[in-house]
Amino acid sequence: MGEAPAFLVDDLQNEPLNGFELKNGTCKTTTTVGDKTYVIDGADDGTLSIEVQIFDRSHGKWVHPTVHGVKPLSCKGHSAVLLKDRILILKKGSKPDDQIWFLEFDTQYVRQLQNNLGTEVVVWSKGVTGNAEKPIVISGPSGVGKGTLISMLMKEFPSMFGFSVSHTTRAPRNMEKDGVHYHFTEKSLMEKEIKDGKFLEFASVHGNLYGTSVEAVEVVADAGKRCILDIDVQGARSVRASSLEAIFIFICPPSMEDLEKRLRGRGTETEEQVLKRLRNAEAEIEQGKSSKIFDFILYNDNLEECYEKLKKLLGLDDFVTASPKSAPREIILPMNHSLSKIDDKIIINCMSSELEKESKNLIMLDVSSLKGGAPGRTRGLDFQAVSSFSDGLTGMDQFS
Ligand SMILES: Nc1ncnc2c1ncn2[C@@H]1O[C@H](COP(=O)(O)OP(=O)(O)OP(=O)(O)O)[C@@H](O)[C@H]1O
Ligand SMILES: Nc1nc2c(ncn2[C@@H]2O[C@H](COP(=O)(O)O)[C@@H](O)[C@H]2O)c(=O)[nH]1
Repeated sequence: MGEAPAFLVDDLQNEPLNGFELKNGTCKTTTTVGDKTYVIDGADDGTLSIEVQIFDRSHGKWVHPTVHGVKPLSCKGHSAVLLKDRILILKKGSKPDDQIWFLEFDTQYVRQLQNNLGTEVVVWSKGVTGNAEKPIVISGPSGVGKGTLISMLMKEFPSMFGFSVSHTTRAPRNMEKDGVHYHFTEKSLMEKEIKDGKFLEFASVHGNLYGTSVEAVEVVADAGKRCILDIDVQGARSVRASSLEAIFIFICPPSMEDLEKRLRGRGTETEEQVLKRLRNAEAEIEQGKSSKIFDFILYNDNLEECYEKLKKLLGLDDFVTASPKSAPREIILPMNHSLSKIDDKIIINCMSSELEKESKNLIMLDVSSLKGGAPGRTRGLDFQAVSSFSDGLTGMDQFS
């Protein structure tokens, strides 16, 4: 997005109305919060994604924010509504799973990034209807059996869980496949991608770089599955500090001797690596047990018993069949709509066509139960449709 033209700056100095598409055919909306006006440019003019600039009205200056999260693709137009700490973007003429986005500018996650980076930060997240189950973060020392437990879970409930495929700079083991067990990558490339904001978390573990990309979590959510992350304690701490709401489980070995036996028994590490992993394990176990990161600690002594406990805490112990949940009904927002906001309800006034202005449909978007999901997802949207406004309010349809 290039520098904005002078007429736009004049408009912005005069405190533009929130959420309105500017009348110069540029697909830009402006949303003002205090001294800052967020100019969101969705133009479908060759730029691939919706871009953001901030106009600082107190200094009369443009600010180019650091943008995290996957950006929404550009579209034929959009509407913007200011919520407390984020801007709701409704893309016009987009597919149902691509029409609701949030630009976070003052969430806890954004403030944390701003502190770390010392720059203005905004974060994109995609709006998801309903209350999808929280992702599961599983941590524990190397060799404790995290991967074994996760494999058991995914084998028994294939349609329910999806694995977050991490990036790593370590070399693949014999049976490991790129893109399945890990995305094997190079240090310089991964460092660049971390700088570009592609990672939800990353850490140096046992001498190599590991990280969870935003995309790795999104792919699982897009498939309608509950995401499982197998990450070390540092990674779990970063995810805990982000606004991705997850369940955190720490897997503990019965003893250091058992851990050593398992690690050696697996036969995948050199002697030097085994010793390094065992040294690191002591600190990890101490942190896992004492820190406030984890919601549950499970001892993996007998594998079957530990697996049953894991299923129990995930509410799967008396699960008969892993039937997929019914998918939310889809709503397509028409190109031609107007918006109003009453408390936590966004009223989308849809006009089916220019000729049928009188037969309006109302869609109500309830944002009262938005849950953290950044970067990547903001869950908890709830749609209600009123089928025919012209006929009076004829009953509500739930769409979440
Ligand atoms: N309860 C158990 N009792 C005995 N052996 C076990 C138990 N759980 C797992 N194992 C074995 O321990 C070895 C290590 O398990 P696994 O690879 O799942 O560990 P991990 O925690 O995923 O390790 P890493 O963090 O290095 O990926 C495997 O050979 C596995 O079969
Ligand atoms: N912080 C992160 N830690 C990760 C990630 N993926 C894996 N891991 C952890 O690394 C160690 C070693 O794994 P290994 O496959 O080399 O044995 C283990 O504790 C994993 O949990 C990640 O994306 N981020």
